[in-house]
Amino acid sequence: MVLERISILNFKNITQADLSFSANINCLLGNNGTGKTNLLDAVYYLSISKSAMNLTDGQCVTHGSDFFMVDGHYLVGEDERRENITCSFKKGSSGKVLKRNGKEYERMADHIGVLPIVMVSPADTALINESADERRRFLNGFLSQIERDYLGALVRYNHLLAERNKILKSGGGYYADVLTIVNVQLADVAAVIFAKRKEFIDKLSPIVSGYYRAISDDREDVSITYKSDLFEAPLEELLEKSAERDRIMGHTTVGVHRDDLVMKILDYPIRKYGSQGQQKCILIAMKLAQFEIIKQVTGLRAIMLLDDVFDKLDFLRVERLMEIVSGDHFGQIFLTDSNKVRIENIIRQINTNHRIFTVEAGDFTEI
Ligand SMILES: Nc1ncnc2c1ncn2[C@@H]1O[C@H](COP(=O)(O)OP(=O)(O)OP(=O)(O)O)[C@@H](O)[C@H]1O
Repeated sequence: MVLERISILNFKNITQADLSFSANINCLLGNNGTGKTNLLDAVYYLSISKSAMNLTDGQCVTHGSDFFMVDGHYLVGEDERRENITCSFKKGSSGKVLKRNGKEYERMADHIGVLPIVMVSPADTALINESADERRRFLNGFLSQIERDYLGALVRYNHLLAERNKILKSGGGYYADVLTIVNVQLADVAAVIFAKRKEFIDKLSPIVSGYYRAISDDREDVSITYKSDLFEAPLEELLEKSAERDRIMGHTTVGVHRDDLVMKILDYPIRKYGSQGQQKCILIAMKLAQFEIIKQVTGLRAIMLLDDVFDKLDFLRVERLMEIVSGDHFGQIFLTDSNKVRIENIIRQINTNHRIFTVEAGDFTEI
């Protein structure tokens, strides 16, 4: 899948840009705060219909303006089908408008997965250092791109969980009967989420360790495992067992809303024992594995956005990573860096079709 060109108006510090891209490597080169990540975010918007930085639509409008517009022209799949996606937002309106080939989507969720994308960003360290919420967010975002039913199951689970917690808090005479019904419904939908997460992590784990070894030149071994209450028993059984505790606590203490991913290096938790470079490496390996699985499931080569990916990596790892992503197996890559010499070295080394843009105060110039 290739983003051939993009037009941007009033997106963060990019007031106006019309850019054509290489089908292989696109480098954005500039000092801090110039707009490199903002361009990646505009590309991300076209695939996911929201910012990768957890910003609201309104926060993405250039200060002092009242709307933004991002328009992208793609070639998709083996048959190079043309797709045009436009995303626009006007302050004070009821919400953004997303169009595919001129036709407006009724539900944004229908667009997820049409143009798969994978982003590696400095904020990914939250996947290691923050709470399990972050790792579930990663799982959910990823599975929603490749599994049509997943997002629906997740929305239903969260709705039922909120219902159950409300009942637990309120107590009341009708409590037991209503709770039994909600338990059955919650358990059904939890089983779907658990099965999909398990299948996905079983696939992901060996691919992550493969890529990690490739980037680190076979020097270290890493593993990712799935942690869920549902390995013990089906949720209905667990909910029955925890009924008294849940009633006292006033919320549901078992279920897939507590799931986690356990990441280890040489059998020790990477959060405590991994160096910054090793942590970065496993995050990159996870994203490369994400690309791989999207390709297996959809047949599409996701666009890869590599934001500030070289920071903390030693020269060997940078070299290995670029060998991997510039190979035939991968597709279109966008990468940012502030180091011109490093980018020139990389481009010389990989010797593939590329474009380099310098970025200054939201302006892009091809060099
Ligand atoms: N809504 C907005 N309107 C105008 N400017 C904005 C808006 N949101 C963010 N910016 C500006 O965008 C700039 C940040 O751009 P970006 O994150 O793309 O930087 P970068 O080139 O990736 O830098 P770094 O190398 O530090 O990661 C900041 O100067 C910020 O003030």
